[in-house]
Amino acid sequence: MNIRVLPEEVLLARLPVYQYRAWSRAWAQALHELFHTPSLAEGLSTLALLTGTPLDAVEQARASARGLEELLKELAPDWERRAQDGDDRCRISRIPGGVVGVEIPVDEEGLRQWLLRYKRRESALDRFITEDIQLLCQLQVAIDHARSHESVLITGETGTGKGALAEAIHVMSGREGFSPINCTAITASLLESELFGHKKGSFTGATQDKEGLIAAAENGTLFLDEVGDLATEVQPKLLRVLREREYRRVGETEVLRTQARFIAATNANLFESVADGRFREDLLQRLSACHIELPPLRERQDDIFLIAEQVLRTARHSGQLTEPVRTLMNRYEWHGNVAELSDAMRYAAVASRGAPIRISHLPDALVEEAYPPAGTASQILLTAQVLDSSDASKDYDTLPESLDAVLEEHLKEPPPIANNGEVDELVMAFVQLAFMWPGNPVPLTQAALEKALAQLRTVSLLSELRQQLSASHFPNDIISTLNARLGAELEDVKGPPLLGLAIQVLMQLLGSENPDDRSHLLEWALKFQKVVPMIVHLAQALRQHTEEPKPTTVTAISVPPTRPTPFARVPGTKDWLDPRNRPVVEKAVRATGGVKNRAGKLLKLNSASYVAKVIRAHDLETVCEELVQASRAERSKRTQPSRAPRKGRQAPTGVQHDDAVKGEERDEAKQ
Ligand SMILES: Nc1ncnc2c1ncn2[C@@H]1O[C@H](COP(=O)(O)OP(=O)(O)OP(=O)(O)O)[C@@H](O)[C@H]1O
Repeated sequence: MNIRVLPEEVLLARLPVYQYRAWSRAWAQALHELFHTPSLAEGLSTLALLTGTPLDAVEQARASARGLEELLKELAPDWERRAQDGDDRCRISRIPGGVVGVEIPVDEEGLRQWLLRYKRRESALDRFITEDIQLLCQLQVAIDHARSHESVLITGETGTGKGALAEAIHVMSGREGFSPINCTAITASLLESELFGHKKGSFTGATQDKEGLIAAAENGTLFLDEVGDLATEVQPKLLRVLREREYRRVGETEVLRTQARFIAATNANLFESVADGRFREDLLQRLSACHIELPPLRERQDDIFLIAEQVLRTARHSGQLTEPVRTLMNRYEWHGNVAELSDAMRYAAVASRGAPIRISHLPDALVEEAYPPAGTASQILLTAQVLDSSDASKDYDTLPESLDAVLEEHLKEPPPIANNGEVDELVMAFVQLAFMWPGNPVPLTQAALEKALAQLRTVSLLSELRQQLSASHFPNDIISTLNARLGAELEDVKGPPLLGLAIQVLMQLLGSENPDDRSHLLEWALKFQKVVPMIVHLAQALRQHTEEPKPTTVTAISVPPTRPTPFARVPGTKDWLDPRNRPVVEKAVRATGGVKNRAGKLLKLNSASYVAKVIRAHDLETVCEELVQASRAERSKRTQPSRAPRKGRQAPTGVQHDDAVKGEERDEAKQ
């Protein structure tokens, strides 16, 4: 088999341009090390990395090869075998003339590793935390051009590190002084005088001769920040400096020469500015002898966490982020890039006081943008994401807190479900919630569904989903995929996980028309003491705002037109779960000294489900029952001959209303 060194156009077809550039740089270096310098080991490992070939195979091939041609011939059979085995890094190609050859494999991960190694050699770049191949490729360009004399243009959104990179390039260049100037901050005439200097008396206020920054940076670097805002009057003068290395101080005729190195940065699109006539094309060309484009943070998802954890550690925090925070950080756009991320993490480090970072520790603006408090659907989604947090569902004590933070922030005033559009949105939210797909809405394609289903392990959820996804909303192939998956799941029942149950309960509470169904589900749900009560709480909150009869046209979820069954209908729990019995229940809980603190804390949260949770967790059912019975007896004794129960204010059977409880408390106080 013949081998082929990849011609440029082949590489370009296989790699994006920026990677192609880095690959050929690495390849050239590897060959140099293999055949021209004594650093054989480096060359061998680079070749192994770039081609995804085991190091020992490369070593063996190199041992018997005298040149590149021979080395590649030795390696070709191995690459050919890989190509036949379906390794898509290796390809067999037909060369015109009927010759068949094997191309050099291109291993992107290997290239990334090489770039990381390359970056680590430059301590000036240590402050750049990244494992992103796109940024690493840009840093490689910076390293390679740092020691040259040519101008560098760094572009990228605000906060991507343009200023930091300019400084790093200066350090790597070994030049003397670094003189930065922000071209936006000052007027054209002042900028001119700052850059070129001026002669005493050349304008009002020029009380003495002044040397400009260009002169100061004679053996150093002049950094023109925000160069896109450079005043048009100054542009031709700067062009002259770059082109002819000549300039004149303001108010002077003598021509001065300079050897300063220029680095410019901007977050503006200079090509657009050229088209609009705001920036000179020839100046842009001169400035961008070497152009480095820094990618925005949202395109470097892995870097978000690397940087966040580093910033947190610097702020003496463990660097731990809860899953909901990770989800939020992934879906947030980070318009201010690394600078914004660093600020947010420093804030969170203080707010969390050393605890793992939760959503409530992040700056408000960030949370609001990531989760706009829009409609019910987005609230459910948010809750889904919180529930998706593995650490939350494991930790009994912290779960209510994390959910509560979310509920507090987003359920203060849950908007009613007002129209069909919102109901549809809600169904969509259910789908996403069920898929536990963090981040942005999932386009429900067959492929997406299958990928999502691969993450699901819940029979009950799947079955519920199948019900919810009526054929009118989703294409048949999606429904049949779901059915097939359900069948497969049913064969492998291991007990549905809590989350699935919770979601099902929520769906049922909102969707079922049959009150018995709801009671049954509630009872079932209440067996789970960690997640479910919170879901019930959420469902309750939502329910309170869906009391109005729904328009008959609503088909996506049939919202029951009547008032929902109260909690108290749940057999065995009705008395102590009824919110009107709260005072009695609270009393019962407080009466048990051992649980005072925790119960007190939970009770403050003002939710029947919390109370239920406390009661269950501490086996207080009997105490509660007794108290309820006692107060019921007391009440009937008091009301019997003289007072008939007032209409409309009577609690369900066996339930005591506030007046009676208050009366009871007053009696106690008197005694
Ligand atoms: N990859 C990175 N890893 C760690 N810190 C980074 C990274 N990129 C940038 N930073 C840090 O982010 C901060 C902002 O960077 P810098 O001020 O250089 O951005 P900029 O693009 O010049 O912003 P602006 O356009 O607003 O001037 C700096 O503290 C810098 O060290």
